[in-house]
Amino acid sequence: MTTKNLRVFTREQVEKHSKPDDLWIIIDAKVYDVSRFKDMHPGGIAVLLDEDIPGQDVTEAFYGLHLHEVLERPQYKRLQIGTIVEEQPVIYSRIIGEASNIPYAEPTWLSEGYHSPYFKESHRRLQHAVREFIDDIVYPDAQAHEIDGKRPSQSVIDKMAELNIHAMRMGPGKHLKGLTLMEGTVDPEEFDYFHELVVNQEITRCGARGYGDGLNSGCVIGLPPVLNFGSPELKSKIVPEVLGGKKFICLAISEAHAGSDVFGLQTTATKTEDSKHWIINGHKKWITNGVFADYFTVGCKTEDGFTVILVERCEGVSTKPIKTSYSSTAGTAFITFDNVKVPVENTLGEEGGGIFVMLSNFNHERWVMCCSSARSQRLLIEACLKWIMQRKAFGKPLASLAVIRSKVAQMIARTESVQNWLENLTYQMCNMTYIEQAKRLAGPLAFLKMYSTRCAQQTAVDAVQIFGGRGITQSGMGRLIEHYYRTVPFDSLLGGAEDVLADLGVRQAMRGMPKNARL
Ligand code: HEM
Repeated sequence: MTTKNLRVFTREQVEKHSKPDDLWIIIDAKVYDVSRFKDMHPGGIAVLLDEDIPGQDVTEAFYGLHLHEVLERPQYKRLQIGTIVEEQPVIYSRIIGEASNIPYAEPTWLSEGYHSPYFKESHRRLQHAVREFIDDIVYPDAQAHEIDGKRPSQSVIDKMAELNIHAMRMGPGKHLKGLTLMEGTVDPEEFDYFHELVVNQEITRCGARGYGDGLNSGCVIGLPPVLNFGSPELKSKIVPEVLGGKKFICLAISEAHAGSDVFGLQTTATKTEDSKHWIINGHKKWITNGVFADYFTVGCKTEDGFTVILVERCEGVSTKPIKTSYSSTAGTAFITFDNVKVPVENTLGEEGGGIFVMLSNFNHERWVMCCSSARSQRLLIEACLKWIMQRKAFGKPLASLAVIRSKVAQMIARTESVQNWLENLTYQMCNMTYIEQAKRLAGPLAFLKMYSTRCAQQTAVDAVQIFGGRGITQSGMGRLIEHYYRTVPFDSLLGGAEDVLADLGVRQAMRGMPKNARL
């Protein structure tokens, strides 16, 4: 039914429709005729016939049991037959591009009345443009494919390429030169890590963890070694097609035998007799985007130690999906290299110098993960704040229970501290060369990643307690919480397990200790 067919009723008129075969209800000043729908109601008929429901305003009861988006679904929207005279609906769904007005649902710099030393006008312009694009184009695709497991739609990848979003996710640098970013919203010359943070955090708002990884995150971690260590010829071939969304790349480091321990890797690369090619043998496991990748940035054991080599999909390369606890939309793969012949020109960095290539890459990868982790924790805060205000238990809103408020307090404090530390380190990155970042920020970024993923896991546990059974149910009001609780360990493992990172940070600090330091 279109808006123009809607009629206007008084509350007294609605009250008269209170029989099983003539059953109207009011939700947020809108009148619904559920006479026929009651037989199909997923929550059953009986609840709709309870004495407080027929002909009544059921707004509070409805929002204690359903997401607002239920009323936006076409099959339910058409149940609306009118509105209440001289009353306006006040509850609305997310408006494309708009900031949330729920406290702490946005970082301080996006919250009205607050200030930031880091974010300038160009960051705000970019944030607004990217949010609009993500809400409008990416969010629906993310929600659909997180469930059906299909890879992100090529049309979305293409639109992101048109706006040069893939390029922006590589951070500032020469690869942006001459590009029009987000239809000219920000100049390539002024693009810095805070702009990249904005892009990363806006993508995370889709609230679909597997899809988020499926959405070219292989490029975010697999392309930088090509950009920073590839030959000019290699770059001119690979970079435009990957950033243009025509080809896909992934980072292939971890194996069944070794994950965080890169020196334990067993995939080998040996030179042919004429030294013109590498022959690669071995396998890689848990490789994000590997299922559909055209290029693989592969960590190999070589005569001189550890070397990173770019492999193009060819004879001898086979990939098969691994079923993990998030969606197969991420394209997580088990990869086998069986006598794969690769030109030596595909070596990234020095032969035997792979550890430097990897370490410098890890910093950016971990920082990206911190951006996402900080942002996703806010999604939970927003959901929990709404839930505790609208849900009643023991005859009063959940928010009236001190124990619930205490959990939310911890969530907010953790998220704010992660975001603030992240902004500080982002500022350091903006003021350091890539080499300086590799030297000075490996420790702090390792700590930040460890800290943010621990915070995220605690927040997930708390949110499940707050949502109860709905926090472990894949549909309905706790859908986001269930999804987050199930997928949050990914952040704590990818890019380095928490304990490994914590130890790395302390060892870096120990190396920096002055020789004459005594207590
Ligand atoms: C236009 C009116 C309504 C529509 C379109 C509607 C639709 C739905 C849908 C789609 C579900 C499945 C769960 C979900 O997707 O969230 C559901 C569940 C449910 N509904 Fe409704 N509903 C309406 C009104 C009501 C009313 C007035 C009540 C009574 C207070 C009610 C009680 C329930 C209950 C108890 C469940 C099961 C919830 C759960 O398992 O967590 N519904 N409804």
